[in-house]
Amino acid sequence: MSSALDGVAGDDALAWERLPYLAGFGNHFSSEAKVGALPLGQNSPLICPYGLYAEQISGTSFTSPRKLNQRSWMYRIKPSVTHEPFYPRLPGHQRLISEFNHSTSSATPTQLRWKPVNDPEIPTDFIDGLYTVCGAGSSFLRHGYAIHMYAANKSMVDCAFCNADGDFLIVPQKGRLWIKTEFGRMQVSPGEIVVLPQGFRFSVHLPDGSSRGYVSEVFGTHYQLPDLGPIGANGLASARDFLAPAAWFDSDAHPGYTIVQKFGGELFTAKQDFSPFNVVAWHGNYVPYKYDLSKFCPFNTVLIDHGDPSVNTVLTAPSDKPGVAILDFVIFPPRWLVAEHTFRPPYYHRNCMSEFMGLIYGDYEAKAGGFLPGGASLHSCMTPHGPDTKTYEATIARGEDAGPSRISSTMAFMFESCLIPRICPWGLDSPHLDHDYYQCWIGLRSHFSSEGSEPHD
Ligand SMILES: O=C(O)Cc1cc(O)ccc1O
Ligand SMILES: [Fe+2]
Repeated sequence: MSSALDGVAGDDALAWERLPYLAGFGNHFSSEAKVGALPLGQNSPLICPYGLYAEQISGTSFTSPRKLNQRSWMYRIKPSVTHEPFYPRLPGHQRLISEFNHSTSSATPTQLRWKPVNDPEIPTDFIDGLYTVCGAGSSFLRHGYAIHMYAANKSMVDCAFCNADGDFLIVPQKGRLWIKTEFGRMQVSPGEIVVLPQGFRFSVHLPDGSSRGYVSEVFGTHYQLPDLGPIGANGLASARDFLAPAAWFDSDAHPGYTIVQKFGGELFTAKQDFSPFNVVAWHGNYVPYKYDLSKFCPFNTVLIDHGDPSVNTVLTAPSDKPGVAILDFVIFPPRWLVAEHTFRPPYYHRNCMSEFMGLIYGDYEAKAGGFLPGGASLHSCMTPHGPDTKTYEATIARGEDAGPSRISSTMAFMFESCLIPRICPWGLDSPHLDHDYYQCWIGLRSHFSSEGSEPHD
């Protein structure tokens, strides 16, 4: 082990609570778990310090413009290539999809809502606990996204996952994740998110047992901080609150270590006799990172009308069209509502973008019931939606004189995409699908009066 804090068995809670991190977003970081392990002045010396192997991981093409280019260098005990061949993982895992077409998934404009899933009945690790709900495009064509959810109760042991298809953004809803990566370790609790970019190997330990959450995956693009436009130079998610791991390594023998590689949505395994977490030092700007959503600095209405939710964008994975995202990650955090003579909840709307929502804790401001922590909803391109009847009626009943009110103890989020999602079998066949979802709006009555005097009785 690299230090007394290692606790590689994965159960040393204090060590995981007190892990060191490197702060910043998009930085060119350097980190060494042994002083002098990073070569000086070059990336690939003939002999690296401590006899380490140099290995690059590229997250963008070699020739991507400098401002977009992402790559890192690792100095490791053995290079990643030291493994037996990849074979399809058996038994096959049918629940992950990364090509969205007629044979894998269905189209529907219906408003969809899912109840939270129960804990798995059999021991299930993070990999086996993942299932795809919806998505669009193709990992092979490097364009699109997938939305997965997970429910797991078992830690990964001597096994690492590697997603060759895209970047994972994980939103834990229940249970902490202790994640080993090639760049170091991260504790990620509900209320935090973690991004594991394409190609990084990682292993998930579940210190709290039963765990569940949401995962968005983007193909051919990476998450970045949104422009702030007229907001100015500060606000929303601040670069300094993003945390990358500090170098840490495992030099123990691990006969029978398994790498599970997701490639085109299918899973392959390869055996090796060492841990992939054998990187003694690294540098670069292609890194895993986490972010605590409570650090978000929201901007909102201070006089009239409900602003568009884009004002609460934490991260965006852009398409090639300016202002159009393959996937935005947007949150609805605690905040004050102060607008005057305004319908304060989200407006009724239809959107050319598609909106997948999840709830980490609390209640969502547009739904008085039915949208539960751990549940999800999907309102696709141009599908009408908005506050349910109870929320509408309660808002109107409060009247014009509603003073400042605080939305507290809640954290909902949205994955919003310009690409229309197709729904995977789990999403439509699931017993968790709420077939009565549409009922939440059916009670909205007409208050129309041709006299034009009293809009509501
Ligand atoms: O539909 C939703 O609940 C998400 C949403 C929230 C909001 O405040 C404004 C628009 C919007 O789509
Ligand atoms: Fe919406």
